[in-house]
Amino acid sequence: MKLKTALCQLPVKEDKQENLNQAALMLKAAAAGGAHMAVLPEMFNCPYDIHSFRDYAEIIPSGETTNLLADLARTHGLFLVGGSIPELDGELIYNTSVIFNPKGEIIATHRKAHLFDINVKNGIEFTESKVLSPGNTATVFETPWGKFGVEICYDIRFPELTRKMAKDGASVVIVPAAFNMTTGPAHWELLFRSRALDNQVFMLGTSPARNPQASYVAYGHSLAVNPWGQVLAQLDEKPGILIVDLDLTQIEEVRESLPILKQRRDDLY
Ligand SMILES: NC(=O)CCC(=O)C(=O)O
Repeated sequence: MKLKTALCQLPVKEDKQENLNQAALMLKAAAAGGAHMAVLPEMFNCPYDIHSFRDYAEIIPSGETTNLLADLARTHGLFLVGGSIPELDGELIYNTSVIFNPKGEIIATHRKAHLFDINVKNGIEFTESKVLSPGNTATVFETPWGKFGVEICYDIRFPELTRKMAKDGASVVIVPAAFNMTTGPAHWELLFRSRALDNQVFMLGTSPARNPQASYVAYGHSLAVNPWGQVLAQLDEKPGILIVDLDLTQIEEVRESLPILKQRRDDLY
């Protein structure tokens, strides 16, 4: 069974309307390229900056971004993993991904569960938890191609989350993300390949394009990795759409050749 996915690496600027217009253009192009499913990056309507999240936050599902994405999913007949946006819920803000079916209906939401609080000496310091609250669920949703998981950026560093999704039946794990120029070159591809290899799933990562003027410079390099741990395709840092065909029969092939998921010793660990 083949699934054509489109990973939309769009430039994210300060102007929210411009970001939404870019998303609309890329989704139109993704549909024209024959994609069944499209994925946007983390915080695609907002600069990735803790000082911006509250100003750009919207209520889900009634906010303008969610409404637009629902329209675009319906107009183009796409399954759509709507990257993530800052979600306002009462006084709290979450980093939330909304997932739509081709009728424009919401079929799942995921709130980033692991907040990006790091301090790499001479590299990068970022503290999402100053303004964001964490979600509390592992998110797996049904598609005509089987179960898919969604996690947001830093979530990928916690192997137990992807393992739980694989145990819950996910065959593809989608990661709207925005790595940076310190950890991106060091860990981006390694993390996607590791999660794919350990769980024998497809891993898809979508980043914003790199904007050297931004306070947080995204690494880019949106990519797709197969269950054998191979990178199927990867963008560079520039805006672009990565259209990739996933052959989902590969999952069974890999799991039959290397039955590691069945050979786990839960009695030991
Ligand atoms: N937006 C994020 O969660 C960034 C994660 C990241 O860059 C990492 O190294 O992890």
